[in-house]
Amino acid sequence: MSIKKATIFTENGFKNGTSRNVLERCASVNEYFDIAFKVMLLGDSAVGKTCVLVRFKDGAFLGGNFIATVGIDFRNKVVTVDNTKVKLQMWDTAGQERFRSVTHAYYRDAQALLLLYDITRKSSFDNIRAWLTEIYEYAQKDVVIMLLGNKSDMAAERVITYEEGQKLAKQYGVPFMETSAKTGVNVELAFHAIARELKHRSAQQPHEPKFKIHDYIESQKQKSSCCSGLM
Ligand SMILES: Nc1nc2c(ncn2[C@@H]2O[C@H](COP(=O)(O)OP(=O)(O)OP(=O)(O)O)[C@@H](O)[C@H]2O)c(=O)[nH]1
Repeated sequence: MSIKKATIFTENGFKNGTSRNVLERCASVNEYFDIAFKVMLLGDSAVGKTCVLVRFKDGAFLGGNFIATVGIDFRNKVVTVDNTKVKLQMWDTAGQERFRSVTHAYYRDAQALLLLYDITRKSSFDNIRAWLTEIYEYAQKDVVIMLLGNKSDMAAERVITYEEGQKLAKQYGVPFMETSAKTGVNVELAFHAIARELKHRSAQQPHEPKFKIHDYIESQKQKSSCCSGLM
């Protein structure tokens, strides 16, 4: 297996393997924003974490040979939620077991976690419970968690039904959707729903009704099947 990245960060900066690519990304981070949040992508190796992130950030699909992430990598994107510029700093973690101790150190800084499985690989779905156990151990208590069944374009190879994903998400009380990094289905929606939830939490006034992420996702899913764009 070839290696995708060798970038490992510490809270104080770069630890090793700092590439030019990463420095360039840091330099372009200075886009104006009002508030910023950290979002981590988790899940078994090859479920599509990097591809989902690249689809959201650049609108492209990384097809071809699979190259595993080493350690942790990040990308930024500023999205607008009700006239507020929300910067999402998105951490792409390595799914391989041998990097687990590296990624654990970053959980506590994340305000949201996107937990992915591959709808064509049962083991990646079965491991979701173990991922959630790790999350409860290492992440902040009030972290926003969203379950994503990725590769929804691969209908012929599907082994996990939509209903199974939905049932598991319900058991843990987390929002759920199926995504495809290849076609882009629901990728924007996943990140926008997270941004909206985090923004509402940070600016919540006592008299204001609570933002309901489940309801938002359901309403936008329906809208996106008939119209384009998110609000
Ligand atoms: N058909 C299809 N293939 C996908 C999709 N998402 C990812 N892939 C493919 O799945 C493989 C793994 O994708 P990655 O994004 O590198 O997986 P990862 O979860 O980041 O893997 P690690 O870095 O090892 O944790 C690649 O060959 C991708 O092209 C998708 O939505 N549809």
